[in-house]
Amino acid sequence: MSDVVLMMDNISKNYGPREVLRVERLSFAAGRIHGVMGPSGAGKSTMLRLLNLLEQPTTGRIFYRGQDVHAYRPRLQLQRRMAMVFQKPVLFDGTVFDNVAYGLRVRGMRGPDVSGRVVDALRWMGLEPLRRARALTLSGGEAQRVALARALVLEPDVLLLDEPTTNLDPNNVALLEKLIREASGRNGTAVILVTHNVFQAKRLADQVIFLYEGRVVEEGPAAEMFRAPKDERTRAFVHGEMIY
Ligand SMILES: Nc1ncnc2c1ncn2[C@@H]1O[C@H](COP(=O)(O)OP(=O)(O)OP(=O)(O)O)[C@@H](O)[C@H]1O
Repeated sequence: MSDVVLMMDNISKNYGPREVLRVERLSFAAGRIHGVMGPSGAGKSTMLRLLNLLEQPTTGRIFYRGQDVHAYRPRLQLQRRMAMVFQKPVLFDGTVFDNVAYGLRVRGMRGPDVSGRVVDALRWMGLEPLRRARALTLSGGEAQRVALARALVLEPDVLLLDEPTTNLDPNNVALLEKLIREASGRNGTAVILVTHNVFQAKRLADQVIFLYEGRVVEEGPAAEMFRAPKDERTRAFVHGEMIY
């Protein structure tokens, strides 16, 4: 795959003596949505933290566009090519505009460059009427769109989403999913979406990784995996028979 942005190679992650994740090899490609599915405790969030370079693997290597991230300098520059959205939007007590502008200002951008990009992102997310609203007064759906705007305004190479719609009502889920789909198409962003919602993975993912007890049990094109899962555990999960 020539458009591989991130690759995990022979990764393991231990907390104390316990191995919570083992990945032989996984690639994440530009312009694709990679769904990471699995029951609670399977290692999904751990995988995101490793990919986001928030944590180091115990063994193995992660490559960003073919370069070992461990040797990549400056590391901050690499981290800034990635953006993450969490289950609960992390916003500060300022206006919607300031929340979205924050990452650009941290990167040294000023004046009209900031406002142009922020306004574009707000328009895209349907948030322009709320640009002067205080972020902490927003509804759950609006707040999550601000969190997404804050990530996408950076035009990241990699967008990491950790259960981004869990707390939302169906209308907001549909809206967020539409925006996530657009995000992967716009700037060739590689989207890595952690979800334990099989239906969401079906609706959004091009590729699916199924994790179970820290192992990649199955991975491949979403359509194939949902139509004919090869592993019994994937099949049970996909058919809603796995209790977790
Ligand atoms: N900092 C930590 N210290 C010790 N154990 C941890 C730590 N972080 C995660 N774990 C353990 O690693 C395993 C994987 O956790 P992780 O959060 O990655 O799972 P998950 O698939 O994201 O689960 P969920 O869907 O419930 O969020 C769990 O058993 C968890 O208890």
